[in-house]
Amino acid sequence: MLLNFTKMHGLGNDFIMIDAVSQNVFLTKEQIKKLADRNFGIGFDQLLMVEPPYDPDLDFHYRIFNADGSEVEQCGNGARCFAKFVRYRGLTNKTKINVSTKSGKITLYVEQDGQVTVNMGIPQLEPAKVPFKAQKQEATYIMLTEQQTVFCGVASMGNPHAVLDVPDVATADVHTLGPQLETHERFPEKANIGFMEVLNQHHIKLRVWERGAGETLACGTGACAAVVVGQLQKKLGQQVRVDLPGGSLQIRWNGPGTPVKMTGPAEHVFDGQLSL
Ligand SMILES: N[C@H](CCC[C@H](N)C(=O)O)C(=O)O
Repeated sequence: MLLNFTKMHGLGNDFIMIDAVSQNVFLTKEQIKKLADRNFGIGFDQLLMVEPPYDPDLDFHYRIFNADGSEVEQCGNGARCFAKFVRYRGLTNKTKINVSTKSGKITLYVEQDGQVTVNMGIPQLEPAKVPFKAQKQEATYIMLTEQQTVFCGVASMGNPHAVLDVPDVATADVHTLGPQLETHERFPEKANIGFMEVLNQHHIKLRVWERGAGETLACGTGACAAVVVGQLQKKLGQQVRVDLPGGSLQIRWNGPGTPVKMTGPAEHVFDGQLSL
């Protein structure tokens, strides 16, 4: 069976996009993991499967799978690539697209300049809804070992995030602390771990160790979660430029109970065919 796919990226966070509207597709977790492999497969951080809508008010549904084959609730860079992909494939000519994912409904806007703005919905701030097993309400922290206590903020953008403040992202211990916190028992669904350097109230640098994918060049939901946590810590304003290793996103949030808006690019790389 031949399967058409498209390789895309959002600031270097790279995806395989699969049109499961005009193709009949079923991939096992093992097949996804193999396709994700950058030596034995195509290579990607996440695979997005675009399906017909579950709800007549929506245009599409899409499913998100990490490189480890796990299916997840939301993907910010993937959302922008989704919007460009469905227009590129001729599945729609809309510039305002309503879609559902495992975490719910979001609305995307393809701008004149080719960038995409996504209404990422209202972040969940209650630890139990992230989910995170908080031990004390006044401080969200995680005891890693007897010697080391790591302090962080937590938020859900549909998917779970922890955000640590660091003095310098370049020297942050992303590849040690990232996997330790990703799989820490206090995160029953695991978590994406952001390392945030606040430059000023409208500008941060961020690196993200992603659940199920490791450190990526950019993480859209991670950028949203970092701005949310930074605002709650009174360190950030309502409009923030987030510089990730792969490039910059514009994030806007007006505070608890309001949605997070994200604007950034989404690029087509190549089309391919898979024989399964
Ligand atoms: N690794 C994430 C999914 C992809 C998120 C990221 N690529 C983004 O742009 O938001 C998770 O397991 O929740």
